[in-house]
Amino acid sequence: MSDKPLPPCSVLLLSGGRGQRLGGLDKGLVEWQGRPLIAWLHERVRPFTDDLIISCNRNADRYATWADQLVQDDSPDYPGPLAGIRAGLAVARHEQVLVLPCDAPKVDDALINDLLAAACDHPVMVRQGNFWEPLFCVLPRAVLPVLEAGWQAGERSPQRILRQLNPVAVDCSEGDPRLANFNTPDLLAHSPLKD
Ligand SMILES: Nc1nc2c(ncn2[C@@H]2O[C@H](COP(=O)(O)OP(=O)(O)OP(=O)(O)O)[C@@H](O)[C@H]2O)c(=O)[nH]1
Ligand SMILES: [Mg+2]
Repeated sequence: MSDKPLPPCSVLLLSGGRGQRLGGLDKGLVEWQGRPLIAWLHERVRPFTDDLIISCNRNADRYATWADQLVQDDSPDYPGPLAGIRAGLAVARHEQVLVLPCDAPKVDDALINDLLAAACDHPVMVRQGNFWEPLFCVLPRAVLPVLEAGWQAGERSPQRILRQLNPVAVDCSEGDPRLANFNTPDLLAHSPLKD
């Protein structure tokens, strides 16, 4: 972990989505180890920010306790995580925005530190082997026009669009437990608090 002071940041927790593998449930509100997933993420990131943004595509009021700002997708369908990233960057109060998925409660302080310590005028993204993880990243707000232009041109993949912006990698080993995301009831039920 670096001793460098971390930049002030906004944090964007992505909590929309179809949740098909969870039987259509609202992902952030599903419980793991007795608490909603979003509560775990909130607790983890709260010390890093005074601007905690939650992106969802329905039931915004049910997320209010955990958010400084709420953004709801402007489409009733499920436009995907890039929609949430655009909406979150548009309201972020800080220049750097840490983006995390709401279903990854094992993210730890060390990983958040590594991401924020690398913040610059390019995206910073977790990389596992050759695979870039677009939803564990720090984005400068200044990339928003690029995301908007891509969106208007029909781009929907955060990974594809962020890869074009010469991202900086934070390397994690393949299978790093901190990146585990719980997409199914089975994972929720059987993932222990400590690995
Ligand atoms: N705002 C917003 N976030 C989304 C959307 N789709 C996915 N996400 C978020 O992006 C992250 C990765 O999505 P997945 O874990 O694949 O979620 P999902 O698409 O609901 O899951 P499945 O339907 O089971 O594939 C999660 O944190 C989701 O909450 C969306 O349409 N809008
Ligand atoms: Mg997931």
